[in-house]
Amino acid sequence: MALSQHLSKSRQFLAIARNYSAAASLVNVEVNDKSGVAVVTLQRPPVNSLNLELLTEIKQTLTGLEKNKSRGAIITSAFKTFSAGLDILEMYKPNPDRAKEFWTTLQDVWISLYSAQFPTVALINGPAPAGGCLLSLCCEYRIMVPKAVIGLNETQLGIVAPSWFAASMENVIGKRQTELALTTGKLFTTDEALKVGLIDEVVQTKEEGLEKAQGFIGSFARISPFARSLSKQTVRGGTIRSMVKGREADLQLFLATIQQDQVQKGLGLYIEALKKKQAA
Ligand SMILES: CCCCCCCC/C=C\C=C\CC(=O)SCCNC(=O)CCNC(=O)[C@H](O)C(C)(C)COP(=O)(O)OP(=O)(O)OC[C@H]1O[C@@H](n2cnc3c(N)ncnc32)[C@H](O)[C@@H]1OP(=O)(O)O
Repeated sequence: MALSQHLSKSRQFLAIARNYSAAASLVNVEVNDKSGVAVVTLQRPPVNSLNLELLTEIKQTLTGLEKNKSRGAIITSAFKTFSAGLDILEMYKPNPDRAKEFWTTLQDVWISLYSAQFPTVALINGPAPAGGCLLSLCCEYRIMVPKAVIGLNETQLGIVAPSWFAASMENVIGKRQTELALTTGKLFTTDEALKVGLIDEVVQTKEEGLEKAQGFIGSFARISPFARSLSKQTVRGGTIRSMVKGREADLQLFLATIQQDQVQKGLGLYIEALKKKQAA
């Protein structure tokens, strides 16, 4: 499709996305007029913790971008935190039906983002623990600001990162570093993350990050989108197939895990600690 035609379609999507954002407003989508790249900004205050509603909007946004053959997407945050990960309140004293929908939607978001045909960049403009890190690991390129942290810190909450969380990290930094990171629940500083390859670039500001992200996506301008996306599928296909095959068992494991007394106690203490931190 010619770029002018494509941009006209993108503008139509932008109009739809703007209307949608106005109605629901947890995700804002802006399509760059020149490049056709969408900037997807998460905006659930205060820390973009991923609850059912935010995950649902992310899922709908990704579906819209895929349908409109997006040129690329940059995922970032409207706040000083990229994402605080899964909303702990979705797992603490959960309603079983909602918990089921919550986890299924998280799985859907992972599948859509991990297998997106268009190029994806995470512009990590603040802390990205656990589910926040997972979101960025689904992208093809990660750009981060200084003085932030990123990692799968689930063990610090007394829970275990599911196998597809671990695989997402392993595919980026390798088995050895993933094992060390997961067993300790490590949150990497920006410098540590760069050193281990968990992120690709450090920028001083979000604006600089947006430019770099556009540059990364622009680097595919002369590559056939078909060849690009099939190559991505070749590399990621095994991880995706294994997640999809195991998703029902994974859901049951999640539901059983969060019902355990010990896990509930741990989550309760963690929530208390977060609240005390704010009061201090
Ligand atoms: C063998 C396989 C087994 C498989 C079993 C499956 C089981 C796996 C299950 C779950 C996996 C979960 C993954 C997750 O993502 S869990 C979430 C982990 N997240 C964190 O640990 C981050 C916690 N938050 C922070 O560290 C900070 O908030 C930070 C993001 C650094 C931002 O700091 P700051 O700007 O100082 O903001 P505050 O800490 O003051 O927080 C502001 C308010 O937001 C609330 N908050 C923060 N994080 C969360 C969260 N994740 N969920 C819900 N609420 C959160 C915080 O309590 C403050 O609230 P309030 O204003 O009411 O006091």
